[in-house]
Amino acid sequence: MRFGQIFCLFCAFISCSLVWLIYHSYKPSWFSDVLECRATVTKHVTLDLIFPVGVACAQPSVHTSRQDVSISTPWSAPIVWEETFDLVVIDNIYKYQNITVAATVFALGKYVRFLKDFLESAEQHFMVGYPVHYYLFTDLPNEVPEVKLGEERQLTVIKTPSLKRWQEITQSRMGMIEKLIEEKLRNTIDYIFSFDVDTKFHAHWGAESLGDLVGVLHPYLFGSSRQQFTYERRPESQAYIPSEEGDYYYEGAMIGGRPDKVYELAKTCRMQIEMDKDNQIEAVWQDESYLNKYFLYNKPTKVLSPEYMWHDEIQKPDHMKVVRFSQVIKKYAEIRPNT
Ligand SMILES: CC(=O)N[C@H]1[C@@H](OP(=O)(O)OP(=O)(O)OC[C@H]2O[C@@H](n3ccc(=O)[nH]c3=O)[C@H](O)[C@@H]2O)O[C@H](CO)[C@H](O)[C@@H]1O
Ligand SMILES: [Mn+2]
Repeated sequence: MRFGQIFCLFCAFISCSLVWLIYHSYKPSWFSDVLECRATVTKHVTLDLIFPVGVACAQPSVHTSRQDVSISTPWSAPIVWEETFDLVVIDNIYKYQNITVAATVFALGKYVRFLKDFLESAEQHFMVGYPVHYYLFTDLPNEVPEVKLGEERQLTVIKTPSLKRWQEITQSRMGMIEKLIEEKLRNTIDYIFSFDVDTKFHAHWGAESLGDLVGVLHPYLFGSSRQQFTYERRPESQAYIPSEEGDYYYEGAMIGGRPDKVYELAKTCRMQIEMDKDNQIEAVWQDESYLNKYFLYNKPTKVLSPEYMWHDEIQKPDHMKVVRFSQVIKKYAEIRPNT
């Protein structure tokens, strides 16, 4: 063999070895990203709404199913009310996708007293028939009650440092959700919900609530004008919304969606909370204010009606055919670490 050929062969050998080395042992970040990306695509369920052949279900009406309430936002996201969905159809779509759902809940200090009712009622009504993994953040792991969980349902307790101010506790949830998704959930679950713990499920909350980014309407401010919404109105705050803007007032006690979407939401709110803290400002309704700002400029793809977030002290108007979930009545002075 001539010298030139030997040299070419040598170069080819060195190049192949280099590629092999980079791929198998060194794995720089862009390589891992490519690999992770592949893993994400294969692990996640299809976004197509596949319906099994031969399942009988009622024919959908071409007329609106509810005359008394709006069932769609101006950006065409559904607003979910009783009588706007058919569970036979919904469950036939999502059961076959083998979805897994994470639910985060935070119980620090005296709020551990709400855990029993929250978990027991969730076992009766929340995503029944679907695998659910609760992630419970608490500074008092020994006080977590024993609750019998159904098949394919599990609970992980995450020890969390205590905080002195309730405002910081409620706001700190955004950062904890962000971290949990980043470190654990991003590629292992399909949907995530986060709930206030001083709550109780009363009736079905199922797969009709699933969406890429899900918010819930506040029962007190449902039907109010945007000027009446209790948005943050100080321009110095990152949560600021001008009086001529605003769609709905969303309640801070629930957020949901696909993990990547909820991650972006939590991260953005956490960063804005930190920026305000650096400037010695705290939004009027803490995390709820940042959430409302986020949803104004990143529209939720599904909006849950107040059926999914009632307050025990409000009387039920006629358009509320069912209360699925509610905030229980509590004595703030008795349970919060500060006033
Ligand atoms: C129903 C509703 O609108 N809820 C929102 C509202 O007030 P809430 O009065 O519902 O706030 P809250 O006192 O329930 O606090 C929110 C959550 O933080 C956790 N927590 C709070 C204090 C504490 O000592 N230990 C503890 O674990 C717990 O999970 C609780 O459910 O406004 C808050 C911010 O001001 C949050 O946006 C709430 O989601
Ligand atoms: Mn609450």
